[in-house]
Amino acid sequence: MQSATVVIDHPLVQHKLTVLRDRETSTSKFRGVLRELSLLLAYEVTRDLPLTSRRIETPLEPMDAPVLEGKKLCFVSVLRAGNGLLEGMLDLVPTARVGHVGMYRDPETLEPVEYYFKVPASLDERIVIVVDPMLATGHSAAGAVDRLKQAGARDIRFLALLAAPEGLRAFHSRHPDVPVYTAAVDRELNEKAYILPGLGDAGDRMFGTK
Ligand SMILES: O=P(O)(O)OC[C@H]1O[C@H](OP(=O)(O)OP(=O)(O)O)[C@H](O)[C@@H]1O
Ligand SMILES: O=c1cc[nH]c(=O)[nH]1
Ligand SMILES: [Mg+2]
Repeated sequence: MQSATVVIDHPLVQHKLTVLRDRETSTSKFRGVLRELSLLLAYEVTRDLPLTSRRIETPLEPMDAPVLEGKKLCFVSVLRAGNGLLEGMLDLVPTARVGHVGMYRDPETLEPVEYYFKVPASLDERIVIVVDPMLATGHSAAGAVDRLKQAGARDIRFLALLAAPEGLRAFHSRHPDVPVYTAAVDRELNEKAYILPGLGDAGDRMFGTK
């Protein structure tokens, strides 16, 4: 099966990512720019959605016009930082269904701890786009995708703002069928498994905790 990382190198994406990385960026600015950025990322991650056609009438004549095929998309936010990406995605696709996977990374073991799971019905018939700004060791991403597959999801893509090479390797080896879309693949993880150069702790930066 395919194992792909797609880097979204659009200049607007890269510029806004720099604003987020900058330690001087305030919490409110971080949230605002992340929302703008997630709209652009959503545009790229949905670029190859399948289309079908529907018969309509323009004011001048009938036509077979393109419309999205299949059931409504499902976005899944990996709480809590995933919510920062989710809002902009919903601006672009307001009809999407939304699932939530509550998960935090244990700072000692670096393993994800799940505390919540709620997803829409018929996951097997939907394209599922999982969103979490950070893919560091990849354990949280892989754990969230494990759970979604158990719940029936078959056609999954993962959207992360930033990813580390180690985490991508780990994720792709567990889920070779799930492409990862990201704005940047950074250099490495530090001794606490934070992404370098990164942007710090995404949840803390967007919610002003810590
Ligand atoms: O790839 P990993 O090494 O698993 O790390 C990435 C995870 O860490 C962050 O969440 P965090 O645990 O800080 O939870 P939060 O979103 O509640 O802040 C991030 O949003 C990912 O979910
Ligand atoms: O760099 C990192 C790694 C994990 N989680 C974050 O929020 N940032
Ligand atoms: Mg956090």
